[in-house]
Amino acid sequence: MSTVITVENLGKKYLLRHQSGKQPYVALRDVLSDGVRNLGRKLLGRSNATERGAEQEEFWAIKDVSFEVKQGDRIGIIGRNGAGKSTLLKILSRITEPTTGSIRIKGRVASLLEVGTGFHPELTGRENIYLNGAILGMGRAEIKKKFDEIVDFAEIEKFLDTPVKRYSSGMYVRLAFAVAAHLEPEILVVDEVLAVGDAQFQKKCLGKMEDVSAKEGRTVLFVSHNMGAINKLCNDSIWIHHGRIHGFGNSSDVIRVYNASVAGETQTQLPVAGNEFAPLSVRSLQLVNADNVESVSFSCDEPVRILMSLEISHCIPGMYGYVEIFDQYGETILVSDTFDAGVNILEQLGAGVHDIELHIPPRTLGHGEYSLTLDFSSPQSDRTIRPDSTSVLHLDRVLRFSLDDFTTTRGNTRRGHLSTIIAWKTLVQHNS
Ligand SMILES: Nc1ncnc2c1ncn2[C@@H]1O[C@H](COP(=O)(O)OP(=O)(O)OP(=O)(O)O)[C@@H](O)[C@H]1O
Repeated sequence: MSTVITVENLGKKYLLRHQSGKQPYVALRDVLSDGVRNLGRKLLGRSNATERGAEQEEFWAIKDVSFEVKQGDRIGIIGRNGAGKSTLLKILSRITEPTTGSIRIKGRVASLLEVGTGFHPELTGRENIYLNGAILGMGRAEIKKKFDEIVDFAEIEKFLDTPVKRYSSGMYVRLAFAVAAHLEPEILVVDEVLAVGDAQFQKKCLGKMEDVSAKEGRTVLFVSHNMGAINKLCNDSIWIHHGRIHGFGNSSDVIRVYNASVAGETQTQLPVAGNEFAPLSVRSLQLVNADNVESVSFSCDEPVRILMSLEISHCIPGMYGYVEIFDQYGETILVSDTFDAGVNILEQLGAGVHDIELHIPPRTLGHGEYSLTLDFSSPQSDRTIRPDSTSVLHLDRVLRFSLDDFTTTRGNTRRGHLSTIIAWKTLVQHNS
């Protein structure tokens, strides 16, 4: 297959301004010390420019990035928050100019980046479809042929003649994805925005991306924090760490090493900052074993105990909590909520600090690496805290841990998501 994207020594530098506090007056002493500091920087060849009260610092969002992508490849781009993933996609989509290096792209690129880019807010959904097609260099007749498919996929028929500025973020993303995927670009670039849509729509989009690549030979670049989705969709993945490529290869290999590295950075006990407006805050959250010892690695034969200290300032009726446990590919393995005890235990707690234990019995989860998300939601939550959801506190993948199964089957580690030992019994012996 031919190379469709070539990136060489790409870098993007931003200038960050730090305000170093208000200066009520400028003393001669300050002028002299600034002068000496600036002279010292010039002599040392450092590029920080200092003004009174403000300082500029160079910051490389991505640096020395080089790679090639072949036609029909589906490439995942992974990395921690702020690693530089979106910056890379913006440069590839020609939204941002690189500071150094070059990119060569064969073919038209359609991108779905942050919500709010790509569409004209005053124009209707219908008008934006035509506008985007024209930007991609398609004729009116060509766009018309694709129009119904786009509308069907996005499921927004009723709102086609409404200006997109009135769309919810979910509707906006539906239309934006449908446009990008159906207008037959050679290269489709999709950032995390899909997470705005509901789970079913996300699944539909992943299926569509797979189709445009496998059936139509188009190239897909996909940024996501959902390792399950990346692993399913992308043959190869690029791991970006502090703006540089840290790994590039087969997706499941890159994801495995990335997850191991993230797990190494995560503490078992996490003091979680409270939001002063939130009805509750998590003071601490930790994993301990049967002996009350903090741990991130457990045997399948021991319980995994999740201990949290929860501070409730005021109860919202109907408020509940849940934990969700994911495997190393981001697939949900287990969800447990505060109704599991038969009643919603959260509603029975008054204001104050409460220590709570969640006990996962031995021989529940199988050998593997896991992460845990904690969420507290309320149907009547104050939408000013999180306007887009009913969640009043959401701690995404806040703890990571692993389980080892030392019982073996045929000399190998037992595979699978469960470590339950199943009873095998001979009931009757039939003599022939
Ligand atoms: N316009 C800008 N000016 C200054 N700094 C910026 C600008 N855009 C991005 N950055 C910084 O560049 C770094 C990389 O940002 P980028 O959005 O590319 O990261 P990311 O990997 O996509 O993160 P996330 O997963 O959180 O979306 C961050 O530290 C960010 O603060």
